[in-house]
Amino acid sequence: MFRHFDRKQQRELAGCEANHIICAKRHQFFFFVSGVTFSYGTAGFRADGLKLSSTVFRAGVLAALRSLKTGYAVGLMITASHNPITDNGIKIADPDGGMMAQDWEPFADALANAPDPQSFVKLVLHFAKEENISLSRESSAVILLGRDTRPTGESLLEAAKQGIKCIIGSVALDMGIVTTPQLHWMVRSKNMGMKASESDYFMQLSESFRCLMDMIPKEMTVKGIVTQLMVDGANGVGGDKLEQLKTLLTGLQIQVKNTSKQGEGILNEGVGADYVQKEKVPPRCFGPNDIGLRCASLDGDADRLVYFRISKINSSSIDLVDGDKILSLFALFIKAQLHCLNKSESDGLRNVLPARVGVVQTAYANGASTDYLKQLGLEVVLTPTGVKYLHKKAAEYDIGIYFEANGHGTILFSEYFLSNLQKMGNDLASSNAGSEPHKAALRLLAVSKLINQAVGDALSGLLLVEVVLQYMGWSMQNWIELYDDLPSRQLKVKVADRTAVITTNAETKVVQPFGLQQAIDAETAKYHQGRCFVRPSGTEDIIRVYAEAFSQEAADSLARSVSQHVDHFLGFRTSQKSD
Ligand SMILES: CC(=O)N[C@H]1[C@@H](OP(=O)(O)O)O[C@H](CO)[C@@H](O)[C@@H]1O
Ligand SMILES: [Mg+2]
Repeated sequence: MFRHFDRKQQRELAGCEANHIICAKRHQFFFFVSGVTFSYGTAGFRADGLKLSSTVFRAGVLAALRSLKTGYAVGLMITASHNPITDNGIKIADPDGGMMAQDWEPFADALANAPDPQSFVKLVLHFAKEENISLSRESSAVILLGRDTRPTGESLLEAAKQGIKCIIGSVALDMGIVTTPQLHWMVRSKNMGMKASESDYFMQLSESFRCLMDMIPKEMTVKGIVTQLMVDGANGVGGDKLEQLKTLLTGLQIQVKNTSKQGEGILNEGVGADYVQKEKVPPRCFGPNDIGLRCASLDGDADRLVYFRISKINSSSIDLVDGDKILSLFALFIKAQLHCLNKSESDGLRNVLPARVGVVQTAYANGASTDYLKQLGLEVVLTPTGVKYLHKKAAEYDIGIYFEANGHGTILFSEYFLSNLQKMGNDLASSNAGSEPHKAALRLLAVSKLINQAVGDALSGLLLVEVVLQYMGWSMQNWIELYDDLPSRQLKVKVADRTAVITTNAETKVVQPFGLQQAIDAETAKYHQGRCFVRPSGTEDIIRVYAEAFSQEAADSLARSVSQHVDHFLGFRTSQKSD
């Protein structure tokens, strides 16, 4: 049942008794932002943080309904990730810790754009009826709230609480300032009946890290692989949390720069994984003193991770190790462990653990990485951009490894595979304890605890990278040389209406406007190893152009000429002309 709407509406809403009604006023948080159409997009609602309180209030109602519908706790995270500090955003985590089910997005959009409280209430009533959601006093929703370090976060969190309160009996649990993956992890753990606090998160990560480090082969430990790591915290929440986590780790010396607590820099300004990956330059506070060191960069809410090394020749350029190379490193490690498990066959034991391994990428994955993964014999699938698509696809495998080139990704293990692995581990413990197959089973089990099963997580990803490099005895150089990235270029084109671009085939082909794809094909054909696609961004009001070719000049030139075509087909000049 609802508070904050007039009595008649409330009676209509829940068919409830008059004495359940608490407040009859129009809610202070309900206002309409004219000229803005909110869309749930690639990763929730995003806008200028000062314009978002009504949207967040409405998302609070949405989250409560989602919890009522599923019967489990859901999450509500206030963040705009790698975007400027003045932006903010909101997204909802489903009970399994993943993104909100896509079939609720149209309802989310309708709620966010309702012009007045009456139509808002009407929408909620109608949807609740359609979805069979009971708004009675007996049912109660549980919502875990989190926010990043943005200054607008605190007041937006209050707006979310007010929205949640509109559904009587709802409980909002404020988890404070957390990384996005921490909140998703907490939702998942809580619903699985496991410990779900921040210290439980740190404990699970540090214990599984220790377990994996303890099983590093002796010959690798004597190799003396560098254990020093420099991390750029994007002046955000991730650096602060890593400072806490690192006190629980042994065998790794982490130095964090650009934490929000250091108080010098601005969130995501000249720092962070998105900046490093797109600009291919070192973040602020990294310079000649860091040349040759292994460095990592997190984004503003710590769900993305990239590695880099500052070049010896020119300290303002870097060797980038992006999400594709992190994925490749993980894929090699998983493959090696599965191979070890199968060694039990030669010992006369039956191979009891066939595993279907899938690798999921988007069209932004560097072509060289896709070739490399296919050469490893792995099944590689492309999905549209946005982790909600990659995650869903990866969940179809026994082991699904997914990464966006920008560094968002994780490894998913199916429950079925994990329970078989656990059984096999137990069998090996009694028949062949300490053997390579036994260790491989233990390693895979530890990886499933270390790497976030809910969503891509820079902190858990970073720990797994460090373990795998130690396990392989690899330097940064070995990793960089895994394959050579094809030169690429990404550009943004501002157009009159980005929704005019409709794509297909995992966003690699344009269907509308007619003729644009032909123009892209004609340009691409001019370049050796050329590949190019365009798509409307889900988080910014622009069209993105991605181009790849045999040389940097060629990739730049292909991206530029295709941008001109996009501008010609869709730019402001075109729309003015057609007006
Ligand atoms: C090319 C690119 O990096 N796109 C990003 C970006 O989405 P766009 O829809 O491209 O704006 O933000 C998403 C959310 O963080 C992320 O999932 C995605 O990979
Ligand atoms: Mg992010």
